[in-house]
Amino acid sequence: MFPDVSPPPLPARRKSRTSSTASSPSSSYINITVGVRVRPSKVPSSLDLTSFITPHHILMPSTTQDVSYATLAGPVLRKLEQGYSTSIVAYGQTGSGKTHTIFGPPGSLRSDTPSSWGLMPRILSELLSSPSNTLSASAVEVYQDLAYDLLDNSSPLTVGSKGRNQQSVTRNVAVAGPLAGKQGKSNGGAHPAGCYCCYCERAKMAKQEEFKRMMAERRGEIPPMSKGVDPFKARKGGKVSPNVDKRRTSGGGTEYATVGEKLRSLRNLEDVLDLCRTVELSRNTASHDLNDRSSRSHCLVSVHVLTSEGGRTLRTKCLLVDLAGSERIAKSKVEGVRKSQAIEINKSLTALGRIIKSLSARSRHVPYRDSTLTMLLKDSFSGRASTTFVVCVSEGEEHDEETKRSLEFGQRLGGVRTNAVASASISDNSISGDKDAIVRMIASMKSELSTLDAGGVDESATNPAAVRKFRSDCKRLEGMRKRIKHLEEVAYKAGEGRNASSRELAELRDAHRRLYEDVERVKYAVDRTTQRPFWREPSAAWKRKNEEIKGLVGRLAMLRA
Ligand SMILES: Nc1ncnc2c1ncn2[C@@H]1O[C@H](COP(=O)(O)OP(=O)(O)OP(=O)(O)O)[C@@H](O)[C@H]1O
Repeated sequence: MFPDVSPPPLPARRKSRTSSTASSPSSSYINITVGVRVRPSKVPSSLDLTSFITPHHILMPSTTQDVSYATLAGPVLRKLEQGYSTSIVAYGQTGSGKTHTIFGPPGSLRSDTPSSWGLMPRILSELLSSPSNTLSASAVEVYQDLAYDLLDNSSPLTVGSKGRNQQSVTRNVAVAGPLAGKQGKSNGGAHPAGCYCCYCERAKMAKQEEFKRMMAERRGEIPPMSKGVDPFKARKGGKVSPNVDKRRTSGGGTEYATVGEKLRSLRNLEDVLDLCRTVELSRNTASHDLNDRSSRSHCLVSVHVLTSEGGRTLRTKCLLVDLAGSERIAKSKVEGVRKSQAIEINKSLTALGRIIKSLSARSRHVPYRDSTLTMLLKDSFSGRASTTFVVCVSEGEEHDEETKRSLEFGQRLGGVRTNAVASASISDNSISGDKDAIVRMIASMKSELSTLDAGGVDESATNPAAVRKFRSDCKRLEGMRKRIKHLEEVAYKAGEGRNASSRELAELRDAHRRLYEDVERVKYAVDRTTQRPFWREPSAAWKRKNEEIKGLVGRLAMLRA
């Protein structure tokens, strides 16, 4: 049986978040905190938890969401108050309760069911309850080792060398018929070498664009790129830095790291619940033998907290991660697409396991770049964060094998130390000075942007009727997206949870997918009569400038909200 360990009470919140310690950065090596949460089952297990691990917290099957929050989130909120960036990561076998712990049970993200909420809505509403805090959040999904922005209609993001090119290949290219199984150099090896299809042409153009940019950078004609093509290759003192676009605060500390995803500001409880629902609904889910609403992707929500008190300002970040669950395919009995999803999930979790192994063995090389997930989690391990892992296990005897593995993983985690550094707080004067400077900078960058090549439909490349049709298709696509979002919300509020899919919703999703594929195909098609591509990608300079503007606008929104 599992031992009964009663959780500690929720630590008292400090009165002031901007303390003297917060105004000067302090650093300390701290171990990753490991909590184990046991999901109830009809057939209890005979496994003894303590023989594997000495976790900091054990949450028994009878533990309520209130107690889980008090135990796991209390220390995290205290660390945030002290100026540390924090991470909470839920890990475990499929169906063991990770989503339940982070978000809550299906259909619970409503204002009238606060007792069922998971850690995320509770932490966010707790942070919002302080009038000196300003919050904004972003959400990234890692699906099949590629990143998508959950707050921007799942648009593709570039992380390391894994980016838009691969995403377009994965999503749009179905290699069938005579091409099936053939390996070539074009299009990531999906098509034979020398293929002239629109996807291969597009991949070639992207490569040429990248080569031109690299040469211009070497000649010193443009500044080194910090983001867009490979943000991990931004150079620092001659070494390749694996850090994602790190923005600097006026105080000199790192503000936050992003991969270009959208930031949404959170002003009230409705915004918080809307964010949680959007993230939960937009994720890839599927049903299998072990969980009828299994998450097929990893989800990372970053919450940026700006605290202004007594003329000082402090910036911190809280990262909440709901990992996809590891699964034995023989047990979940998945096939086809779900099987390949499971293989990818297991691969990325294996990469995470390698990171933990290297860190606990204090190896000099830690293979963060092995997967998108590990690149995005780098700051939680080697960065300046204080990290908590919730290892979720299922109590049933049939899960003993997976439970043992999860607990062994937790044991290794317990030996990993991070170098947590508290952010320096900065005075409000410098922030307001920043605001004006940022507004001026945005205006001048926008006028520069208008002089650069923004790409888009090349009207001279094809006939006006085709351009009109393309534009109306894009408009229809946008309308469909809005309608899908609305129907998902309605179904969710009706309490049907993430699986809710009315007939209209299913048909609409299908029509949306087909139209999206059509639009993408037309975009990159070469017009037969003019032999010119229909769509021109924006120039590398335009993309870079646009990303910089987006970053500044997000920063300004945080300062103003
Ligand atoms: N501690 C708990 N108490 C009650 N029900 C729970 C608990 N943990 C999980 N459940 C329920 O078990 C089911 C599966 O949980 P959940 O979807 O959170 O698993 P998961 O680990 O996220 O799975 P996957 O990795 O496949 O997404 C849900 O219906 C959830 O509400």
